[in-house]
Amino acid sequence: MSNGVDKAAEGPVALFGTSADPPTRGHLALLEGLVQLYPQVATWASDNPQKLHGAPLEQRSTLLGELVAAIGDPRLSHRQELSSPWAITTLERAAARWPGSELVFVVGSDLAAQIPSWKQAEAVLKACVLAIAPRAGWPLQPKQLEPLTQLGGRVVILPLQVPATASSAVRQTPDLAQLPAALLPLLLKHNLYGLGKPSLSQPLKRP
Ligand SMILES: Nc1ncnc2c1ncn2[C@@H]1O[C@H](COP(=O)(O)OP(=O)(O)OP(=O)(O)O)[C@@H](O)[C@H]1O
Ligand SMILES: O=C(O)c1ccc[n+]([C@@H]2O[C@H](COP(=O)([O-])O)[C@@H](O)[C@H]2O)c1
Repeated sequence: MSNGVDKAAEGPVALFGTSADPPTRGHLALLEGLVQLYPQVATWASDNPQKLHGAPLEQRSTLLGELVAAIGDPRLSHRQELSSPWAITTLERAAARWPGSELVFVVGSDLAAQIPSWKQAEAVLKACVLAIAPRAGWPLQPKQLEPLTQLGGRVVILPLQVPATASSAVRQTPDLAQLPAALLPLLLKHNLYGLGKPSLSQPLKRP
């Protein structure tokens, strides 16, 4: 790397943004699956203008970075400098970093219907290939793809199986089963997302 510009990547660069609030086993499976499909995968934690987040961005970025380190695949990198609430800004930064490379913007199928209402949706869809990962409970309807292709989108459906986790479910009810094992020490140490504290519903036993 020099001057913040990477050599033209061999093949496409997959871009996966997440609120990471907290990262779940679903995010883990997505990242592990993406490195099998693409020669380079970049991920970052971002704020979402339509969501209230449970932890500050810096903390969510640290958790995602820990997950990337635990996966330990040279094809995967934590690129926090791509973070923006807006996909168009991320894509502009990615185009400057990997000039000439095809950019593949990855989302779960729950987001397919909302993309036409994203900031500069048409420019977003022209700047990337949109890769949609199936999400349990969000079957892709052909009707959802029509507005995307009408706006010039090139859409691929990823052959990935992702566990049915959701960050909001973890925020509602602390659930170790939804969390990557590699994050547990950090989550417990810092009492994040209700982990590491005695549960109010399970009072400590008296001696
Ligand atoms: N279990 C999953 N299966 C498939 N895609 C997922 C899964 N979890 C998250 N994603 C996708 O990962 C991206 C980042 O999602 P995000 O970080 O908002 O997680 P989330 O679980 O949807 O969060 P929340 O429950 O707070 O809305 C989105 O494109 C989303 O569709
Ligand atoms: O550009 C937009 O208008 C827009 C609105 C909502 C979400 N996004 C992008 O969608 C990705 C996933 O967001 P999230 O909050 O569901 O984790 C992330 O890269 C966001 O930047 C983008």
